[in-house]
Order: sequence, then structure tokens, then C-alpha cells
Amino acid sequence: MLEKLFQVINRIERLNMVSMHQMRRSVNNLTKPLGSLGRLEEIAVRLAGITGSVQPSVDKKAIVVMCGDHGVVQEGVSAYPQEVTGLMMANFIRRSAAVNVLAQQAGAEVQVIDVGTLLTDLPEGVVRRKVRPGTANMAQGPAMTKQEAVAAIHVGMDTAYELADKGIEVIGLGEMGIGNTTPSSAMTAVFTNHPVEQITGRGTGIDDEALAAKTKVIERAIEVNQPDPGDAVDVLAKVGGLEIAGLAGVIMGAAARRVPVVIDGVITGAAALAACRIEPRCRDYLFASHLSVEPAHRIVLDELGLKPLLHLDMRLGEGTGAALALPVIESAVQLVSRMATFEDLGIPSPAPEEDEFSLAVDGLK
Ligand SMILES: Cc1cc2ncn([C@H]3O[C@H](COP(=O)(O)O)[C@@H](O)[C@H]3O)c2cc1C
Ligand SMILES: O=C(O)c1cccnc1
Repeated sequence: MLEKLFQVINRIERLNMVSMHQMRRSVNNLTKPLGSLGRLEEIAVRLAGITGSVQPSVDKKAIVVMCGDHGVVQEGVSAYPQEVTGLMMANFIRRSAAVNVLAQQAGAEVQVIDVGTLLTDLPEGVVRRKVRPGTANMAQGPAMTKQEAVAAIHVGMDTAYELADKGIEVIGLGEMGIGNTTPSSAMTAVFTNHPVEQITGRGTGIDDEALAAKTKVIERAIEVNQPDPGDAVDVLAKVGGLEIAGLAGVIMGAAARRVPVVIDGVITGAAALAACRIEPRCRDYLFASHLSVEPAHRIVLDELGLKPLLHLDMRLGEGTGAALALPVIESAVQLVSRMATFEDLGIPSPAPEEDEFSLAVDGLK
């Protein structure tokens, strides 16, 4: 069962330092003051490292929306009923949800995958990869078995491989699953050892009383299940979710295929933490799109050493932040491929010589 997971992880390589070095030199030769394109320069350098090309392309884009339901919703942790998961899936298929609008603007296709919802009558167009119909209530016992968590990871890995096979050059992550900020906070607490109280947020918009109750539910889930922070599959199985495990699989699969991944909010962030605990090299393939209002998100990004590209006070999920960041990433590529160099203008590059001799790898932020 674990063989496939290990085969994918084995393929995840370091970034290509030669390409990064060459890209940094190209960026320094563009007709602008040194460093003046700020983080766009880092994006270009890291894309070179990820793709192994000094002319990377992120033209073909996809947003993967992994969907799952959560038994812990019984505990009153969300402001909305569980049926909203399915209703929103239908909305994604009709292309009328927030993520569809933003993905269309970014020129990205949206793929909707059922990895573990309660829905039996799935709308046409949803990819059918259900591992089980929703998780069990993690406040009473494990959300799922380890086998199920691994099966959900495999769904994500397969998805990333299929997208890479069809020429997708950048993958944005999204999710839908009423209640899923609860397992995301639980996972973040376990992986980072921060107090649950500091990590738990209002999700879809619960009041103070419900927030206090949600915090207690998460503490209870950790107490009851005793997830092992050193075993990310154990954490995913005991206090995670099917769509979260699927997203961790997408990250590992994409990294194995040298495809950059743009994470979204607190749920895709928790998935990224899990993927990076399984294989730390995954981290170099990730871009953080935005900083969510959910308190766990800042903790996740700090832990991963990722800086968000946008600050828009969003707290939606679905892949909305990832969709918004895709054009920013594409801008970095367009700048390096289309701007003139100092040589083009017939003057020597003013970039300092010692840059050539720096071993510090930039573009890793
Ligand atoms: C209409 C609607 C659309 C959404 N799109 C994403 N989410 C977001 O809210 C859920 C997580 O919040 P909580 O843990 O509080 O339930 C997820 O499904 C997430 O993607 C939505 C939630 C609602 C209600
Ligand atoms: O930050 C997020 O991703 C988020 C916040 C609240 C609800 N759903 C998602």
C-alpha cells in the first residue's frame, strides 16, 4: 500500500541550482534597477529551480478543488450545514462559485474531485474518487483509518500526475468541505505544537460561544486520538480529512513532476504541512498565495517559511486565493521573457560582479 507513496516521494528532487543561478543572472541583466521587481524576481528564480528551465512557462494552469465531508460537524463547529458541501460542488460545476470567477480571470481550468463527500448523486463533471463517504467524528475517535488516509493521498498523487501528463504547468489548490477548518486547526496544532486556542478561528463565521466550543472539540480530538506529530499519515488519519489528505497527495505528486503548486488558505496550508512532514523537499515547490484571516494560516506559513503574495483579508477557501495569485506568478514569467536586457541596449550590465560568487540561494522565500 505504501509502495506507491514511496515511489512518488523518491522522485522529488532538489531544485535545479544551475537554472536558478542562470535565472538570477538573467534577472539582474534586465533593464531595471537591481532587485527592483522585488518578489517577482524571487518567483522567477524559484520557477527556474522547479522546472529546470531558464524560460519557465506557467501558461497552462489548473485549480484542483478536493471535496470531503466531516463527521465532526455533529459537534456544531461550522456556521453552515453539511449539505452546503454538495450544493457548492454543484455550484463549481455550473461555474458560478467565487473560485470559478477568479479561475476564469486567471485562465485556469477548475477540476472538482470527490475524495470523500456524503453525496451519492454527484453532479456530472465531478471526478469520482470517493475513498469513503465523509470522515467519522474525530472528537470521539479517529477520523479515518491510515489505509483510507493513504488511499486519499493516492487520489491526490494520481490527480497531479494526470494534470502533469496533460501539460498543466502550475497547480492551484482549493477545497470544499463544511467543517474542514476544524481538522485543519487540529493538524496545525499537532504539527507545530501551538496551543489550540491560538490556532482556532471562526471558519465560516461562528460566534464567540461557538468558537470556545470549537476550541474544546479540537482539544478533545487531540486528547482522544493522541496523533503522533512525527507520523504525518497518523495525524491525517486521526484528526485530518479526506480532502486534506488528497491535497497533500497533489503537492507530493506535483513536486515529483516538477510542477509548481500554489496553496490557498488554512485548509490547503494544513495539507502542505502534512506533505512537507512526509517529504520536506515538497516545500520548495510551493508558493503561498495569500494570508487568510484564520489564525492558523500565519502559523502554517511561518512554519513552512513561505511569504504570502497577497494580503486581502480573505477567509473563503475553494482555491480563491490561489486563483488570484496565478496572474502574479505569470507576470514574473512574462517580465523575464519579454523585458530587454542591458546588453540589448548596448551597455554592460551594472549588476555587481560579486553576485556571481554568492552561494546564497535566493528565490526560496
Ligand atoms: C456557501 C459557502 C461557500 C464556501 N466556499 C468555501 N467555503 C469554506 O468553508 C468551509 C470551512 O469552514 P467551516 O470549517 O467553518 O465549515 C469549507 O468548505 C471552505 O472551503 C465555503 C463555505 C460556505 C458556507
Ligand atoms: O482561510 C481559509 O481557507 C478558510 C477560512 C474560512 C473558511 N474556509 C476557508
